[in-house]
Amino acid sequence: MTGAWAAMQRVFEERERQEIDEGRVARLAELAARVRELSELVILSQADEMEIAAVTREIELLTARLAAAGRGIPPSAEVGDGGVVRQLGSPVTGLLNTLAPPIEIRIGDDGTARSEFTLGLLYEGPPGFVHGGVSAMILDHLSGCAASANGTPGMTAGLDLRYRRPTPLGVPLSAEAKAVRVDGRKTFVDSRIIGPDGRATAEATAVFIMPTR
Ligand SMILES: CCCCCCCCCCCC(=O)SCCNC(=O)CCNC(=O)[C@H](O)C(C)(C)COP(=O)(O)OP(=O)(O)OC[C@H]1O[C@@H](n2cnc3c(N)ncnc32)[C@H](O)[C@@H]1OP(=O)(O)O
Repeated sequence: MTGAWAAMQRVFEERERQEIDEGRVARLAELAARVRELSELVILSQADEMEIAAVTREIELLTARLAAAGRGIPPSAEVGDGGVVRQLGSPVTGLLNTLAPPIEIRIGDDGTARSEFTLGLLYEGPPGFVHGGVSAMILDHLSGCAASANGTPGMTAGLDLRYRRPTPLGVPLSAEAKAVRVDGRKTFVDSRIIGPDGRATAEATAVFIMPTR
């Protein structure tokens, strides 16, 4: 793994040299939100084949319009208050990533990373419930933020997850993660997703390891 940390640092530094224009980010976030709605309708729409073909052509034209302006590098990953990385392209928290729910994370005074969110149909696994991989992704990321907030960031070396009961779609959920132990380069983080009835639907212990430089 030697060299991976240095490579990541180089990418961080390159991206952090970009100026973030908040007005432009807000417009792009709005675009991403509309594309998320579109994505859900691709699954749900009752449109007939002709209408689907017509809409597809329009989307092609819109994509070509954005592509004409050229491609840059992904928007900056700057570290915000309490160690939360503001990664605009993240698949979990990225406001500009149309695959992301997206989830907003904040760090409490005691170092607990917390979030409240509702997951829609795009994240379905068993009918009516959240896909287990999506729950794992959220707990992995939230735990990573808790490790970072603890001052001991690292890469996920392990994620031991128990699905206690199905996690429902379309209702408010919350999640929390807290670093509970540090052993050399290893940081252990406990986390859980909590359903609307206050009971945990998924619980995990993750190990984060700072790569050797
Ligand atoms: C600013 C950023 C903010 C980030 C905040 C944003 C949040 C992002 C969260 C997302 C995080 C991700 O998804 S990260 C992406 C997914 N993860 C990865 O791709 C990681 C891929 N794996 C690796 O790069 C590597 O395996 C590492 C860096 C994890 C570890 O490699 P290494 O440095 O060579 O360390 P290694 O010798 O293997 O292990 C060190 C010690 O830990 C122990 N160990 C190894 N794995 C485990 C384990 N699962 N559970 C217990 N202990 C373990 C070993 O036995 C050893 O013990 P001893 O001999 O010392 O006793």
